Amino acid sequence: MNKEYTISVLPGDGIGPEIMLQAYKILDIINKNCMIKINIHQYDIGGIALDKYGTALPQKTLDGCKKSDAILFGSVGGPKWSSLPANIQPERGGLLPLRKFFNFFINIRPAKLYKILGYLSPLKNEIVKNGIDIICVRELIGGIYFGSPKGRKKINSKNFYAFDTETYSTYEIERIATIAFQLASKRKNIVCSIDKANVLESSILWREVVTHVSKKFPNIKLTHLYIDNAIMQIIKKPNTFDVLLCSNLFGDILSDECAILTGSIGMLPSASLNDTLFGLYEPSGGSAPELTGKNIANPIAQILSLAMLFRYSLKLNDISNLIELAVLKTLKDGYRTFDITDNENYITTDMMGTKISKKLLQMIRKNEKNIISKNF
Ligand SMILES: NC(=O)c1ccc[n+]([C@@H]2O[C@H](COP(=O)([O-])OP(=O)(O)OC[C@H]3O[C@@H](n4cnc5c(N)ncnc54)[C@H](O)[C@@H]3O)[C@@H](O)[C@H]2O)c1
Ligand SMILES: CC(C)[C@H](C(=O)O)[C@@H](O)C(=O)O
Ligand SMILES: [Mg+2]
Repeated sequence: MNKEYTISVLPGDGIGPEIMLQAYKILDIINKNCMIKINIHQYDIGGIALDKYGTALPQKTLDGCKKSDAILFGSVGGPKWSSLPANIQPERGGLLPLRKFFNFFINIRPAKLYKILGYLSPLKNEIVKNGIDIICVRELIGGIYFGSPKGRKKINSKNFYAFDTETYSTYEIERIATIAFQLASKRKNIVCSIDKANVLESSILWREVVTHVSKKFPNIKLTHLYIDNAIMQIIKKPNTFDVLLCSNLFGDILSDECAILTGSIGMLPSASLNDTLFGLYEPSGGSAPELTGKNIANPIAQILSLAMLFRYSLKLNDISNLIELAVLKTLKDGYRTFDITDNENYITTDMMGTKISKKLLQMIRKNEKNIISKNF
């Protein structure tokens, strides 16, 4: 009998639903051709959920996610909801509590630029001629995003002060550092930990704990950089980096920087995991309001996020590899969305999804025996 899995799909707002349709095409090909059955349940999250139910994270969505093997997420937020009270907006009322609820403290954001696609990068060819392969390991449920106190106080009729708190415990740093070292040990054995230990107490603890954890991984070369310098060095010498280990805020910023080095944020997937490797998979970018409804957004980050879902949560590495290869081959064939080309010959979101899914189908047909034997 075919093995069955259940995934919760949360398209969300803005370009979310448009790019999610392209991931559905991939799921359809897999369901029809790979001797597995993926049951798909779609739920509302973010602004669309606020409009329908008055909350960005409805109980039904949470209950559905609890029953699934993994979550595939689009994006949330947009101008329609940005003047609502901050704590009920799609981001703070939907995405962040979802991450916290499932204890998704690990966020993995790979930024990979293949050698042959070097021209997609805004960096000079001599810098990227050997490609780029960096993984950003971001702590996702601590730091200034969740620290208390957080709020605003009135000083007088004209003046307020607002405050957020960056907090990290030894335990929180240890667990994310361990993940970064484990990941590096399967790659180039290099970890660069990013902090602001020349100013922030939380960063001083961060650096101490990361250094302590590194003793358990004698083969890994550990360096520390201050965030301001790290931003420069990554642009200057991306190939000297392997795994970046960051707090929640620094990881948010650095992952967007790494994304653009590989061409566009529309190409950068991400995995948010807990210690059981249950995960939420989403593009690193957002709801891109200015692209919404135009059928031009790049669906590749969404499709590669699905590939990560197959790898980490369903443990179906062959399918994951095939999806990644289908994306690469489609790019090699010259197909581009508007964000990764400087000429007018770009294809729509919908066409890019169709091209990648057709490529996947061709590859599955060629590799049929392999896929079946390796996975089952
Ligand atoms: N995970 C999420 O749901 C998530 C992540 C980031 C931002 N957001 C939200 O999205 C909204 C817009 O935020 P923003 O403008 O700062 O960030 P954004 O990531 O939506 O857009 C930043 C830039 O990247 C481009 N871009 C993003 N995705 C693209 C794609 N698939 N193809 C081509 N270009 C793409 C946009 O056009 C824009 O120029 C905000 O409400 C923000 O909070 C949500
Ligand atoms: C939408 C926002 C809350 C989110 C974050 O800051 O984590 C986004 O920017 C991301 O990178 O996933
Ligand atoms: Mg971000």
